[in-house]
Amino acid sequence: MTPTPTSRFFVFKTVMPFLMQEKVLVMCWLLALIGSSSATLMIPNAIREMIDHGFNETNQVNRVFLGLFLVAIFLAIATALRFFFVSLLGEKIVLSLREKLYSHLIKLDMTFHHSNQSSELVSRLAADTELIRSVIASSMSVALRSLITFLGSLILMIYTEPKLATLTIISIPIAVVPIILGAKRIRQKSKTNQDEVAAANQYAAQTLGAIYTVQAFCQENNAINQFSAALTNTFNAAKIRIFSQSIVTLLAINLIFGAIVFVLWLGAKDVINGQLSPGSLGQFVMYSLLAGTSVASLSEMMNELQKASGGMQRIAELFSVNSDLTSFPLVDAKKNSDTLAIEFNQVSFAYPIYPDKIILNSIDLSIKKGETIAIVGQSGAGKSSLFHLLLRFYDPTKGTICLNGMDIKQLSLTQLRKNFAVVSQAPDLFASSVKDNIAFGNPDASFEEIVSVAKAAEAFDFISSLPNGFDTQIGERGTQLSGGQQQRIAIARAMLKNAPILLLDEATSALDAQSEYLVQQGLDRLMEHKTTIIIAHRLSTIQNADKIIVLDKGLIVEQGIPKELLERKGVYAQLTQLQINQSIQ
Ligand SMILES: Nc1ncnc2c1ncn2[C@@H]1O[C@H](COP(=O)(O)OP(=O)(O)OP(=O)(O)O)[C@@H](O)[C@H]1O
Repeated sequence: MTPTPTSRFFVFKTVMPFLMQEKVLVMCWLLALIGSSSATLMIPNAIREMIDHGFNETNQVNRVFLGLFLVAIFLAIATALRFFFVSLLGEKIVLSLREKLYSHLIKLDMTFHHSNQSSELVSRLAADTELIRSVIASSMSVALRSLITFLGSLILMIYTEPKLATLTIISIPIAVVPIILGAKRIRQKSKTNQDEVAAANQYAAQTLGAIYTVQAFCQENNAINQFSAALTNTFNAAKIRIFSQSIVTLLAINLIFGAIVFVLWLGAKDVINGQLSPGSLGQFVMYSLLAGTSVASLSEMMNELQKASGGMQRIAELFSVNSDLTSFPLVDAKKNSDTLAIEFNQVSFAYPIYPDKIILNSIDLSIKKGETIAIVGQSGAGKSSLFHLLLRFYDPTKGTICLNGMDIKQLSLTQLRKNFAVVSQAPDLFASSVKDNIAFGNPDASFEEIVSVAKAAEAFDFISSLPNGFDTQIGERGTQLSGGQQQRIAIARAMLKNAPILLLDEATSALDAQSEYLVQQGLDRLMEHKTTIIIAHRLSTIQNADKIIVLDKGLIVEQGIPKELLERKGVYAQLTQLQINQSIQ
């Protein structure tokens, strides 16, 4: 169960499993921490020696000052080690937190990804995890150090001057009250602040990602204004948080130091009366200063931790999301069909965010191994949604889908998806080299295999003419290539996957007549022993299909071979006629 973010120790709870993974570093850090705190606590003792005996005779002076110097050296070494170990710890934990969060996010289903913007997820992955680094390397470290110094000073104060210590102890808790009252308010403000930061980042990522459209529509100034407004919101949220934090710090330090000054005033009177040596008062002053500053920085660090708890809450929210797509173990492997590749049995579907809008309605469909099936229909008929169900990005609301005779829910997502090679309407290319983009279909492929599929997809010639051939960087989403070139890379990538079933979504729509013909030949070769489903708008490209399925508003309204469908003079014939008319105009 996710710990409730209202808990004061929420950050510790969430960070704890990651700390446990780094036991050695944690131990080294704690040892260095104990060392540096002990050295700090030794200094007041050395100061008392210095005041009471350090000015009497040369031998004493040498001994006292040598002692003080050794303590300082020890303090320096322990502090440097503490900084080293805790900083390294922070880096390591953020690394594994980011790794874990990314692995979690990339496996979440489409329902999650369609309702969460990628830029916001990136912000969480970057900014919120960064917050954790500063919590560990700074806030948590200072908080623990302050706690140890505070407790040590308190014990030594009681040991050295019980009367003055008792008065101090009574007054210190007064400082804790504003900390507790302020902490809750700061936690709420901090969450608002983090949300505003994410919203601003999201807006920037979105507009920079769509720079072509923004500039083509002359919307730069509008974008700047909106981003400025988002930044102002971020600033206002931060202002309120900083103000609350300042007030809490002001009250805490004032109260604690007010109490200490009062106690010291009483101590000074004892020195005048000869009941206390000046060195002992000096030592007590230092202990109380150490205790005071420790409480002050503890209060500040608790505020910091509350702030981080806002970021942690957002990360924990992400970790608590689970995919709805559960698989059931294979029950009867013998059911594997030799002839049937894909079967839809009375499949109905609505996207989870619009459960009442039926997208596919009672679909019955059988596709034999090696067959080529074309799906046609008006825009929005549900063609791509069929692919989504096949790849199990979503589950049908009713009915079952079988692959090789087996319900796809009995396969793991990897087992299922390795059967398909997909070329989508808008290919997702990455800002890397041509070679890497093709190899995405099979990262183990050799360069020769990459070249071979590039040739088959009619991409080899244009790749060879690029400045660095297969090593040419193609820009974000492949924007340095033409639409047709992007599609040929995507086709080559799908070929390289060499999966038994091809899902082609308008694969050749952006190619000119010449390269469409060539790619079609490449695809025909690739499709020879494969089952293929093509979503096609251009009906001229699917004349050789074994079967055409006509979808209309989520229903199969016609199916058969192209010739039969034309003779039937139904929806398919109308679509064909429409396209012929359009091409004549
Ligand atoms: N992720 C989604 N969430 C909610 N509704 C969606 C989603 N994707 C598609 N739809 C809706 O489902 C319906 C069918 O869309 P689909 O993409 O399957 O149609 P299509 O036949 O492939 O259209 P096109 O030829 O224009 O690509 C549309 O009304 C669309 O608005």
